[in-house]
Amino acid sequence: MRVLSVTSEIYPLIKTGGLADVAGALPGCLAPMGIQMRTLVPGYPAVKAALQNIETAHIYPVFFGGSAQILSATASGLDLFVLDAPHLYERPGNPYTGPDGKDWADNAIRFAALSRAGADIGKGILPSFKPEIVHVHDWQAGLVPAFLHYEGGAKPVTIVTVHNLAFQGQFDPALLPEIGLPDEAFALDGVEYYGTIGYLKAALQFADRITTVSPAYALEILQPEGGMGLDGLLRQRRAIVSGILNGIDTDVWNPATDVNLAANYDVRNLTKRARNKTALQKRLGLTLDPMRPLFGVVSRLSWQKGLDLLADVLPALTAAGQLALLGSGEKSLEEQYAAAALADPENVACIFKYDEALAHLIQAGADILLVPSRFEPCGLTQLCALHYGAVPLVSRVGGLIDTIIDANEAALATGVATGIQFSPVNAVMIEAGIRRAVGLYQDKNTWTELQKNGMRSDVSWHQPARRYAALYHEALRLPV
Ligand SMILES: Nc1ncnc2c1ncn2[C@@H]1O[C@H](COP(=O)(O)OP(=O)(O)O[C@H]2O[C@H](CO)[C@@H](O)[C@H](O)[C@H]2O)[C@@H](O)[C@H]1O
Repeated sequence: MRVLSVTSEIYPLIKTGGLADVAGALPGCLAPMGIQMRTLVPGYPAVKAALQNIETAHIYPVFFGGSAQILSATASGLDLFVLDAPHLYERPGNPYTGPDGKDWADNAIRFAALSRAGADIGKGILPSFKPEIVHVHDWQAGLVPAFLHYEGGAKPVTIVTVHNLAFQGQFDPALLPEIGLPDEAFALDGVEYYGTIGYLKAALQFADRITTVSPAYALEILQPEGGMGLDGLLRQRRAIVSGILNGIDTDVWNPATDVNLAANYDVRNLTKRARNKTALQKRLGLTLDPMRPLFGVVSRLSWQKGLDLLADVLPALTAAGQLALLGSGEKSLEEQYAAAALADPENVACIFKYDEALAHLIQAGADILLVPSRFEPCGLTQLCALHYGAVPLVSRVGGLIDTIIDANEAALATGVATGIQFSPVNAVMIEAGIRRAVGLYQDKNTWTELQKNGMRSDVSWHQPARRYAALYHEALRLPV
């Protein structure tokens, strides 16, 4: 089976969040099941710099304001199609924002172009790769199903995966002709979305299957509270909505072999893990204290992640323990955490950048990994934490519900608990969760059991890959 994946990010070439991890992992984990997945990505500078075995697969003399080509290439073991359109993608820095931190003014065109190329490959423009399925990710690839719908004729099955319903890609309706959609598309049962062109809406309207990245989030987005304006449409199409959990790459994330750690360990020699806590405390200038519970955070700094609420209860956290936070994003949050670190450097350390190696050391050195998200489609950091023996302390939302088993009395009695959940998501309950975590941490036998249960959980892509394969087969049998 041939599947074209269309995404604006792919690990390890270009990443701003978890989407890249998933897009990067899927092809490799589907290959053993006979699924040949090739991925179409924009030709950002970082992508082009990594390419090998480059061939021109298709030339567009005129394409959204410049000339462009589709390159066939490989990079880091990935089979790629790269939309090489320098007038759209050859820009420094972040894929979505300019040096001033604002969205590129032509994002509507940049991602209409990505979708256009995806739709063209879907329709068989490349003789060497005619996909049966086009699997698109998030709003950036959301117009693929719409282009295929309005053009009619033979088309592949389309599947959209929503990694985050909060990012919807809404643009000026005046752009409709430039994007290449017919006037009739600007309708309630088309791409119109609250007076704008909605790229994610378009995908949800026209894709043959809709998935999101956990079963719990798949239910949450059907409700007005979690649907972010799209719940009505999702309810209408609920028969084709499902949730498939993410996994993590257990070769990249393996505490037994991870070169970023001070000491490697596994579930059978967990005592060695302590050396990573010391190394982390040393590196971040925290007081060296093996007994003090060390909380870790690895996250984008955004409203979604609930870190403003955590900031409000830092005194309760530092009364009992320490915080190592790695993240970047909203400036106001960075300022808040920078002030907290300045006020109590022995207990609070905050690093505001993207640092893959430090993320690994935090997972190996922290006792507790905090994820206080307001909503969380799946979440990857709590999966890494489970695998690394950092006990996750998470809000009871989305994928955090599906991946963590709360250490309640029943779960402790049956020996299945892997973490701590709190609900609802507010400062009072985060503080209560912190107190519960500290209490459990002081009971060494219970704590070790939580760590070991987590490390034995299957967080790999093994099961998720089987579910995607089953979905592909089901969708091919029964196109809607
Ligand atoms: N400063 C930093 N330095 C180094 N690494 C950092 C970092 N900040 C974040 N990361 C890494 O980036 C990734 C973030 O993935 P998440 O799934 O946790 O959240 P995100 O909201 O970006 O993803 C969205 O898409 C994914 C994928 O589907 C969903 O799991 C999620 O719920 C949804 O919000 C993780 O691999 C994490 O380790």
